[in-house]
Amino acid sequence: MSRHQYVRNLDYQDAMDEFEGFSEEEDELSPEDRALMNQGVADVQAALGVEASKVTVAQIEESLWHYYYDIDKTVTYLTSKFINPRPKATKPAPQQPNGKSVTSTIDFAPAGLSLELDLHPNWATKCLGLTDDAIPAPRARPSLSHFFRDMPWGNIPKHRETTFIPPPAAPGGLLGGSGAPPKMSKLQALAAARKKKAEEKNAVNDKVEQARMGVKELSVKEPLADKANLSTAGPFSKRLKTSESAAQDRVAPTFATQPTQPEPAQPVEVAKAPEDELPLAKAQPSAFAQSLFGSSSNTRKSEAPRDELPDIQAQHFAPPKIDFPFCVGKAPKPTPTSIELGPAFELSKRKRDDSEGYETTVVLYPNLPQFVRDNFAQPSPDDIVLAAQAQAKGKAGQKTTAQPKKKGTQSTEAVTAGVNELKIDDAPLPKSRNLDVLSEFEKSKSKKTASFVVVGHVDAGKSTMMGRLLLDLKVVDQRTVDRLRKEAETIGKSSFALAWVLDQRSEERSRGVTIDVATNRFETEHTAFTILDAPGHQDFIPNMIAGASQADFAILVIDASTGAFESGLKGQTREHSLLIRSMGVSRVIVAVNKLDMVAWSQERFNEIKDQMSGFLSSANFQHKNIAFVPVSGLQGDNLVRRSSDPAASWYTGPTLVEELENSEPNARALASPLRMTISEVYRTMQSPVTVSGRIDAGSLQMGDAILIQPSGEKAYVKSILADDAPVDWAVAGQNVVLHLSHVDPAHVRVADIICDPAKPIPRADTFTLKALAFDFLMPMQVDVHRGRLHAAGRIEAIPALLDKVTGSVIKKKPKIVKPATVARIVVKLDGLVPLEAGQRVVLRSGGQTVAAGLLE
Ligand SMILES: Nc1nc2c(ncn2[C@@H]2O[C@H](COP(=O)(O)OP(=O)(O)OP(=O)(O)O)[C@@H](O)[C@H]2O)c(=O)[nH]1
Repeated sequence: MSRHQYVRNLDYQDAMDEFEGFSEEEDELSPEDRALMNQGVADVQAALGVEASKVTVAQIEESLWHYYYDIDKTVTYLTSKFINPRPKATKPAPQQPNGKSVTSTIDFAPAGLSLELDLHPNWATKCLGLTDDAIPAPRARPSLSHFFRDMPWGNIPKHRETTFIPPPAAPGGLLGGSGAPPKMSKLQALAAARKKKAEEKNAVNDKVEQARMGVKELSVKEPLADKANLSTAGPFSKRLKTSESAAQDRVAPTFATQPTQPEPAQPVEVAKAPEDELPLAKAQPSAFAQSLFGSSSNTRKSEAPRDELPDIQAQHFAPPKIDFPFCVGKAPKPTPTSIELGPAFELSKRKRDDSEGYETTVVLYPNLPQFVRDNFAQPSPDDIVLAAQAQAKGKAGQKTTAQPKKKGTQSTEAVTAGVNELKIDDAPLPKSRNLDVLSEFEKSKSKKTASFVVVGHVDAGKSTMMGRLLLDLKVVDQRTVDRLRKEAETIGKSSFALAWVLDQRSEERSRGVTIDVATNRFETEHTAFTILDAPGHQDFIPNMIAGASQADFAILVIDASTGAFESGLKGQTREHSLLIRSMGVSRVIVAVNKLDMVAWSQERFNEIKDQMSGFLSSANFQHKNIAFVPVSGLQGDNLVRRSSDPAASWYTGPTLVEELENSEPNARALASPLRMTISEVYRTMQSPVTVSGRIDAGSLQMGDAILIQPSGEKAYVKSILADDAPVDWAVAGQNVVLHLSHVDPAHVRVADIICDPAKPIPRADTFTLKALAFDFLMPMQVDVHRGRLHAAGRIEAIPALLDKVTGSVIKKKPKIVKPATVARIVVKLDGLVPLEAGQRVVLRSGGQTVAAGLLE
């Protein structure tokens, strides 16, 4: 045996074990291994010749293990290590070429800082440009300030240095304050005076116009009620003073019948208090502060007792002029309605204008505590609307909240009971018809359902073939395809028109590759099929895994054109075949495509058939479960109809659709607890939480309570769609859309599992997998893929190597697993994931599939 053969046949597992000294069978080399080792030792000794005596057999054997029996490497190693060991080079202390070390001091003059640097000589030479001679003597501490002397930040003259002047504290503030205007510079004062002048000019005209518009829209229900009320004396006069001064600078909606003139000196009948009693000395609280805390105490002092205030709720003034100085937010839109002021607001100023009748200015001061109380004593606008709606519906007797509630009647118990009744979703629970779904299913005699995934190397023609199939089966019409062809032509991809029937994303169309699994449906006489068109590009293998996890069987598309089959076999033809098998797909139809490009060569077809049969058998597909069909997806030959091309007459077998019909879907776990993997979550008119996916096991019906894992949230099935039609129930194997209720969308994600609340799927962060290795496996980081779920994890342990066929343990605790072998591995995830025995899982690492298998 040559060394190469020797290395190729090497058992990596054993090699790793023994090299690392971990193997329990360390000293028990098999007779075959011992013979190989002896042979290796002899080879090495022969290569070393007379020098062989300088190394022991043990050293040779150890080196051979280390270098995987590579004789050349072993000899090189032994020679350099034991026979002619190189004298150990003593590392000279880092030194300056001229033996000097450089210490430099950088002075930051303005800051008065000095930074001392111990520079490596190379730095001094290369970066600072110091010549060997220029490098100062040790500890010379040369100043580097000269180096920065022309830097503006290094030499700012004192008189140009910036002095930080803190900004003056803002006067007033949110909650009021001194009230004094902010200090202004002369320039600011000048600018402000000019601005004010200009604004005053404009504002007069604007206000007049605004007021006119407002008054036009206002309609007054009743004439002025009681004029005497308008001349309310006493407390209002004080308010008037303060409010007037405050209002002058305020831009507040004002409704007036006359162009606004500077108001004449107040003929206010109500102002009786002496000037010195006016609360002007103290700053007026800001509007915001008043809103929060009510009127300031000095203002309150001047107010009349609440009881004395006139009830202005029922009063209407014509034409009213209302000033809302404390309105925050939108100004009230003038509407043709009466203006009602609740007692929460206090009337502060009224004015009589004889020329225009009564003109009233009302300044509103919210008296917050009272305001709050009274707000709850009166029906809210919502209450009023609800009451009106109820009335309109003729529900006169119905109790509405529009009735004024008596103060203090809301007992603590009532509030508590109300809070207890609060639910996220107050809608009634969906009603269940409590059907016996399994017997309904048996009675239904509906067509059998089957899902198949279309896999294969990139550009093998998967989407084109499915597009053609749908066209020939009249699921899509010719006009649609013609439109797609036109669109494809505009971007120079006319050959992809049929593929666009499935590839509907703009990115897929512009790039000419499938990115995510596309689904579509068609029916034959006996079966309702769901197509899962998977992407072929290796970057999108996780999406292909998601598609394969929902499939009963697969169509493996192979590009028969010259060279394409061969490169596919090294690429995704191989990877997809292994993946689908590991995902539990046992039936595969191999569509040998693009035969039109090789003139329907029977020879080429047979060549591909032979190679693929061997490969698929080695991938554990049974011979009876493999079928081959020569097709042209582009032209539709042998898909739905037999090829009319005379060159293809040699094929007389079934078409692709006939082969699909001959395929039996997997047995459905109808009686098992409900399991449905969510493929999509979205919002619809029917429900804010609509999910789609395939029922993996069990059944469900409308009104069912379900549990969503891993969130553990409960939800209800409001309605079900199967094949876009509403149904009362659905069973395993069906692809359905569920409208859910009583669940927050935040708790529902793609790849979650819907399950029976009585028999929920457990959540786990560690699982044991019986895996087929695609690559070398050892304790390492991996991405775990289960359907659409991706989770980060790590291979924690490899308890055993297993026999591929029987599953019995061949070897315990291997340190490494070779490709194409089966092992039991323990994987630890970073978080909790719904997992249970029987699920199919794929492990990937560094963008490559490294293993796939079944949870134990
Ligand atoms: N001549 C010929 N060309 C074909 C046939 N089938 C597909 N093609 C061409 O092959 C190219 C790729 O076709 P797609 O259907 O996009 O291939 P795909 O396998 O779906 O590609 P991905 O999903 O991105 O991996 C397109 O230009 C098709 O027109 C065929 O039977 N004959």
